Amino acid sequence: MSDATPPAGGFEFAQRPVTDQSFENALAKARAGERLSVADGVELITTGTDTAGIDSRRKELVLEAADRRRAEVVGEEVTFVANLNNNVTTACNTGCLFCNFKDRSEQFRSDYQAEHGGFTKTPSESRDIVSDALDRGIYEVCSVSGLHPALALDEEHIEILEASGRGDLNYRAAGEYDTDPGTYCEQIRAMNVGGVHVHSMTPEEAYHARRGTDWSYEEVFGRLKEAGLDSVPGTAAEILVDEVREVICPGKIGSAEWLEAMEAAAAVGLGTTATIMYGHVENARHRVEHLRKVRDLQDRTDAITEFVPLSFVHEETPLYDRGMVAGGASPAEDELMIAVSRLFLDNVEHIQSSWVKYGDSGGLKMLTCGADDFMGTILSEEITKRAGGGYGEFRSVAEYADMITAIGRTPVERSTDYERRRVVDPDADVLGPTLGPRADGTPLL
Ligand SMILES: C[S@@+](CC[C@H](N)C(=O)[O-])C[C@H]1O[C@@H](n2cnc3c(N)ncnc32)[C@H](O)[C@@H]1O
Ligand SMILES: Nc1c(NC[C@H](O)[C@H](O)[C@H](O)CO)[nH]c(=O)[nH]c1=O
Ligand SMILES: N[C@@H](Cc1ccc(O)cc1)C(=O)O
Ligand code: SF4
Repeated sequence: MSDATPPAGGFEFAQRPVTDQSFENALAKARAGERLSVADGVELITTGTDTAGIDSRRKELVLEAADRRRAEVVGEEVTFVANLNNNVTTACNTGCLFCNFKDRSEQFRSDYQAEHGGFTKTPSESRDIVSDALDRGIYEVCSVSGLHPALALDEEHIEILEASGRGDLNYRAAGEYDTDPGTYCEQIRAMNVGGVHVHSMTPEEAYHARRGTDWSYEEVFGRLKEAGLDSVPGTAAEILVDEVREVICPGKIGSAEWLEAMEAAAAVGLGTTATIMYGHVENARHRVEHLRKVRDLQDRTDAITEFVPLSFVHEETPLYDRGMVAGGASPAEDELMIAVSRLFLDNVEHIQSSWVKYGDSGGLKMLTCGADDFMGTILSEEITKRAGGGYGEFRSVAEYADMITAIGRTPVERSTDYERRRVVDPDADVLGPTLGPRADGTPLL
C-alpha cells in the first residue's frame, strides 16, 4: 500500500455492480422461490442498478419477501445459544486492515519491556474459564484467536517447524514468550471439558496449524476433531473475492483456500457456519459473489448450519484511520444484506442477526428482514469492542426472552447445531439456560 490515501469508496475494482437484469424480474423470482443468479442478487441488494442509492419503497418489498421466506423455512421461532467466547491470544502479525483485535507478537516476547494491552492464555487458563462458564450453564465455547507465532497444531508440528530452518513460517518457540499458549490440540483438549460443545479453528487458524507441512486440511481438522473439536466457525471469510482481500487483508489466505479448508472440515464430519464481513471497501457485486460462493459450498457440503452477516465496525481500525473507508454500512444496507442472504442462500436454513454488530433494536429489526437466529450469550467480547463497537459483551436468557417476545416471536434456546431446542417460557419466575451439560435453569448472569 502506498502512502497516498485512496479516497473512501474510490477503489478501482474489476468487478462492478452492473447487470442486465431488472429489479422487478429479480423480485418476482425471489417471491416465487426460484434460485437467484448473481445479477438477481445485485438488483435486490442495490434496490435496482437503474437508480443511484437505495430506494426505500423497493427496499421494503425486498425485506417483505425475505421475511415471508423466513416464515416459510423456519416459522416464528427465534433461536439463541448459551455460549462463551474464549479468545486464546491477541498476538497476530497477519495485519488485516479491518482488525483492531490483534497485537504485534514481538510485544509478547520475554525480552520486550514496554506494557501492552494484549493477552495470551495457557491451556490450563482456558480450561478454568470454560469450566466456570459450564457451571453457569453454557452449551458451547466459541474460540477464535490471533495467529500467535508459537502456536502449532501439536508436538509433531512443533518438531517440523523447529527442524525446518525456514525463516518465512511465522514461527518462534514458545520459550521466547512470557506466556506459552500450548498447541492448538492442547487448547482444544483443555476447552473440551465436561461435554461442552467446542466451536473453534477458523480456516485462517487451520492454515496456521499446517504451515510448513504437507498436511492436508483434512489431516489437520481430523487431528483437531480427535482432540475434541465439534464444529468450525466460518469467519476469516470477510469478502470471498480476491481483489477485495488484497486491499483489506493481503496477509490472509485467498478465497479458494478458505473454501478448501471449509470443505475439509465438512469432509471429516465437522459442522460449520459461514460469515460475510461487509460494509468497508467492497461493492454490491462483491457481496453477492460472496453469497454465490457460500451457496455453492453448501451445495457440496451441506454442513453450514447458519450464515452470519458481520457488519464492519470501523471506528478504531486501520481502514478508517487511513481514510480508506468513510464508515461502515448504513442501517438500510444492513437490512438488505440480511434480506438478500435469506433469499439467495436457499440451502442454508438459518440466518443470524448478530447483536454484537447491530445492537438490540437493530438486531430485532433484522429478525423481521429474514433473520431467525439471535446469536448467543457470549459472556465476553474482545473483537468488536476493540474495533470501537459499543453493544456490550453478553445477553442473558431473560433479556433474550423479553426482546424476542416483544416482537411477537417465540424465544428458543438451541444447541450449536440447532438439533436440540427448548422453547423458553417468558413468564417463568427464573430464566436460565437448560441445554448445557451442567445447566439447570439458573440464570447465567
Ligand atoms: C478477529 S478474527 C480472529 C480469528 C482469526 N484470527 C481469523 O482471522 O480467522 C475473527 C473475525 O472477526 C471479524 N472482525 C475483525 N475485525 C472486525 C471489525 N472491525 N468489524 C467486524 N468484524 C470484524 C472478521 O470477520 C474476522 O474474520
Ligand atoms: N459466537 C458469535 C459471535 N461471537 C463474537 C465474536 O467472537 C466476535 O467478537 C465478533 O463477532 C467479531 O466479528 N459473534 C457473532 O457475531 N456471532 C456469533 O455466533
Ligand atoms: N467467530 C466470529 C464470530 C462468529 C463466531 C461463530 C460463528 O459461528 C459465527 C460467527 C468472530 O469471532 O468474529
Ligand atoms: S482478523 Fe484474525 S488474522 Fe486478521 S489480524 Fe485480526 S486476528 Fe489476525
